[in-house]
Amino acid sequence: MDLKDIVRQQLVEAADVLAKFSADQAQLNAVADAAHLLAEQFKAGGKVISCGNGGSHCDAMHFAEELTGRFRDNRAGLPAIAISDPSHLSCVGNDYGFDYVFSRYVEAVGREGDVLFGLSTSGNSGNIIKAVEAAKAKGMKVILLTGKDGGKLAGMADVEVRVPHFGYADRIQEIHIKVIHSIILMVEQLMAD
Ligand SMILES: O=C(CO)[C@@H](O)[C@H](O)[C@H](O)[C@H](O)COP(=O)(O)O
Ligand SMILES: [Zn+2]
Repeated sequence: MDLKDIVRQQLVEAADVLAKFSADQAQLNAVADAAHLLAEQFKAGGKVISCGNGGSHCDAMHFAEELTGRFRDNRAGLPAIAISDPSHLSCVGNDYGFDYVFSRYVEAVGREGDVLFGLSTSGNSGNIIKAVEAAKAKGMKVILLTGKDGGKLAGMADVEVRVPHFGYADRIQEIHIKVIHSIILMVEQLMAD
């Protein structure tokens, strides 16, 4: 097979998933709702704590650094932390189990009025489920980016943005990163209002 055919096939499939998501009014509303919720909590003095596994871990970090650092233009930093300290992850994974690596951090650092921003393409990662439970127990708001049918995380968030693609995780992650960038763009506008 010509490798270029693989590239073309990947791009065509990605464009199809993107076109379907762009036409899904309920999901576009959810993305806007996520931005409103974040801006509201920031204005009230809250912060956001993000988490995910594998590629979604990188997306959680990408999201947080564009808030504390920079997205497109200069502006004040916004309070965001991705749960990504390797010493924390190895300690809690080793001593309590990997299901607790995010919830333990939420228990330690989360406060009422903060937001948990979790990503899971399957919606079934045990450590994200436990993080949501810990966030709710703290009185935090929860935004989730999920995929497929939302898995076990379906219905657990204040705002869930779901990519209803039932293939591999990478196609879902590609939409998640577009959602992340859109949310940050909207949050910046809302914070300037
Ligand atoms: O990046 C990818 C696949 O594109 C993988 O690393 C993927 O993120 C990992 O398998 C994750 O552990 C999957 O977790 P989740 O999205 O189901 O919560
Ligand atoms: Zn990946």
